[in-house]
Amino acid sequence: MLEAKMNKGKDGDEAHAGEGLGEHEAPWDAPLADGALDARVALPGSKSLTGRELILAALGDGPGTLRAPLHSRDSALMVDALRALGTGIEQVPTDSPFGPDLRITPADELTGSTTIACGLAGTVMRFVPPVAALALGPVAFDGDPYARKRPMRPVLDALRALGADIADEGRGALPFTVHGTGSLRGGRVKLDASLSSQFVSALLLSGARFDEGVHVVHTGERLPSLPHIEMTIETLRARGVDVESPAPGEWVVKPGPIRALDARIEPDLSNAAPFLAAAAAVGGRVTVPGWPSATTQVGDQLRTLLPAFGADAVLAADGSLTVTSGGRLRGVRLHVPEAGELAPTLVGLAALAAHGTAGTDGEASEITGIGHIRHHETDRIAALVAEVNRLGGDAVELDDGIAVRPATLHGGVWQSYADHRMATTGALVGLRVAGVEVEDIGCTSKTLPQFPELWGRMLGIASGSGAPLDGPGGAAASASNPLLLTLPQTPDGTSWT
Ligand SMILES: O=C(O)C1=C[C@@H](OP(=O)(O)O)[C@@H](O)[C@H](O)C1
Ligand SMILES: C=C(OP(=O)(O)O)C(=O)O
Repeated sequence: MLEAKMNKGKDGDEAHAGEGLGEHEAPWDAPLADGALDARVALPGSKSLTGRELILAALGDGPGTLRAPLHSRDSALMVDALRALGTGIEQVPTDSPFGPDLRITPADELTGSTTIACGLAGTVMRFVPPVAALALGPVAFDGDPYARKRPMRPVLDALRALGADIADEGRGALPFTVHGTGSLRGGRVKLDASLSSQFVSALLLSGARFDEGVHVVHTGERLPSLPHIEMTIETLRARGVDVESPAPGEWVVKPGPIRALDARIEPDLSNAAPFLAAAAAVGGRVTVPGWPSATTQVGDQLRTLLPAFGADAVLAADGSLTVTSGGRLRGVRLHVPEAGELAPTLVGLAALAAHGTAGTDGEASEITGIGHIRHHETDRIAALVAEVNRLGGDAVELDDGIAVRPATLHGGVWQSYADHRMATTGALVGLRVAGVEVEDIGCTSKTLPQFPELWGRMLGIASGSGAPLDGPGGAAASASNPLLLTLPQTPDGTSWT
């Protein structure tokens, strides 16, 4: 099972491009937009919320339900991981086009003596080891070839300092084995989270189940993706956990029960990014329904980030976010340490702004504060620069960001590096540049298996029933839309959950 879910690519930086799940498939022809957009695109649940609620439900004090969870490769890996540790997770059928709800029954005692496949999911490789420390017996973790390059040392060392026994042969990365003893002392621990906020979230999520709780002190100079830590705190508080931040970069979780809950998952606002950006790039309007009025999701910042490029964003009283634009993109100077997850989309828009849109000259952009995205699914700074330049662009790597100077783009094969957000950025660029082909569009299954279908329907060109995108409830809520009712297969042919 562990083997079956691994990507089969080679393990090397250069070889990383093209090693995704669909490495042997022909590249996907990115559709060119042939006019202003007018689309309504409903999206499935948030990856980050689904992952957190699964962990907290597994550690909860009774059975609970996740409504409208994400079903994707990352969420399936999280479900498999928690099941391997003894958690009961059952599907509850609904009429949602995005898949069933989940009923979670915590294990009486978490059990080890198992293996966990992390795929390329940061949330699985960081959030599950503290849970494994609470299980009885060894738990071996591994992942895709590139996952072995993603940093783990701060969270492994912190767990050791809190009492865990972890064997990683000094790698500070996958593969490693957590020798769980059924409990963890916990207490105060220093940790440098400048490479990923997930190190902090990992300890906070399980911290209430440690004997002494957990007190995390961040020691690095910068702390990226703060909204994701706020999300962790909010999901803990919703389950009655006592969590405080007594000072910036410091968090205390008191030991105690994690309350079982019926949790409803918000749509994934970061996955909304390429769709809303499409309206900015092409012109016209794209609406995403179900936008929460208050949220910790960083995707909510699209409401201010897309206007920087010249688009308008309006959140209506009915909870739908509409982005409209005349199709002219302005160059931007954005410093977005909180929003690294949105950076690929922003760089895609910057590349189109530099290409020149709506008959105007190209404009330069600089997007900074995102050095940590070198440690995401791939080195996103290097990958974005390489792919923009492959199409004739003029992008350069900065220490903590990317500058894009005016240059006319042309078609070519956009490499995805097994990175869902690289793939969706290639699709975005392809809306305005003829002849862009995206290698391994299938890697979008990491968080949005329906991406190609939803993208096609946004443009009014997908096969299927032809249900109107702006019909009641949006495309994804249309019962006559068979595309969206069928989740693609996982790499090993099992169901996503
Ligand atoms: O906690 C989470 O769910 C996430 C935190 C962020 O990670 P980094 O802090 O590594 O950027 C984000 O980019 C990632 O997509 C999801
Ligand atoms: C960085 C990301 O994912 P992960 O959870 O694997 O870190 C992402 O989805 O942009």
